[in-house]
Amino acid sequence: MNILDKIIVDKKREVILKKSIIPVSQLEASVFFAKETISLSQNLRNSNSGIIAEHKRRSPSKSVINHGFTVEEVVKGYESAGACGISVLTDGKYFGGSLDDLLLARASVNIPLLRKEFIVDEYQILEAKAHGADLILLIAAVLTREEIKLLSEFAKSLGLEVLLEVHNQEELEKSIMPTLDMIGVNNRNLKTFEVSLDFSKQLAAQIPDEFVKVSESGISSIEAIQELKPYGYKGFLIGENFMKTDNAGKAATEFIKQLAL
Ligand SMILES: O=P(O)(O)OC[C@@H](O)[C@@H](O)c1c[nH]c2ccccc12
Repeated sequence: MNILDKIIVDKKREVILKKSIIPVSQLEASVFFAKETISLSQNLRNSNSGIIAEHKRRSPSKSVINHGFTVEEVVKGYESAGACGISVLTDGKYFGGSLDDLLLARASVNIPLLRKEFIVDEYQILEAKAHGADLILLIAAVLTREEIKLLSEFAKSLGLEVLLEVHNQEELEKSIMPTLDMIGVNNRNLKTFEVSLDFSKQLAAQIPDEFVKVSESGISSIEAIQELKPYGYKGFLIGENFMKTDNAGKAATEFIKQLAL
């Protein structure tokens, strides 16, 4: 079994357990259910930098270690750097994240927050909303077209935006539907961990214009972004490059400053 399949098996079990102890009514009682969400897709359309900065402690492909900084320090740093939005990894087992991280991020910043998670069930979308997320990620590699449709419709009904992640043409063709806001091409193959910006370049032309294009993973230089922009990318999701430094906010600040030059 590849790592992605393993993550999904674990995730489905986790969701069943969580459902059995925290009822939906408790999630719906969160103050964030009454709060309007903020649009990442609009921010990206209006931005020159397009940076979505990620809070990521570690990953199965690399034990990225965040140097003991708090979620608050990291996300406030990202916000003041001028990031368009922040992605918060909430998977515990493989990425060392949690829903608490999302909540702490929500309490610290006012820019759009993505719940970065392996979503397989509507319940996780309710959790995302209850912990202050503005948008969710759906990963085409682990969902059927029908699941993408139901989950994205559900997210939209809660006012959340949807970033759909693909890695190849087949996943893209299967997924295109009006309930998506942004389409992200993951430069990292989640099954083999191979990383190449060529994945973004190859798929760009097939993504219809009504979706904001996002390039995800393996972006570590200004040049990479300059290479990707002519393909129509408006968003750039960056984790490791910032989190591996001893000050993620400062690294993001310098990066975004250089981009503007
Ligand atoms: O740390 P990087 O290489 O900059 O990548 C960030 C982000 O794209 C990556 O964490 C990611 C993209 N899609 C995912 C799906 C699940 C978990 C993580 C991810």
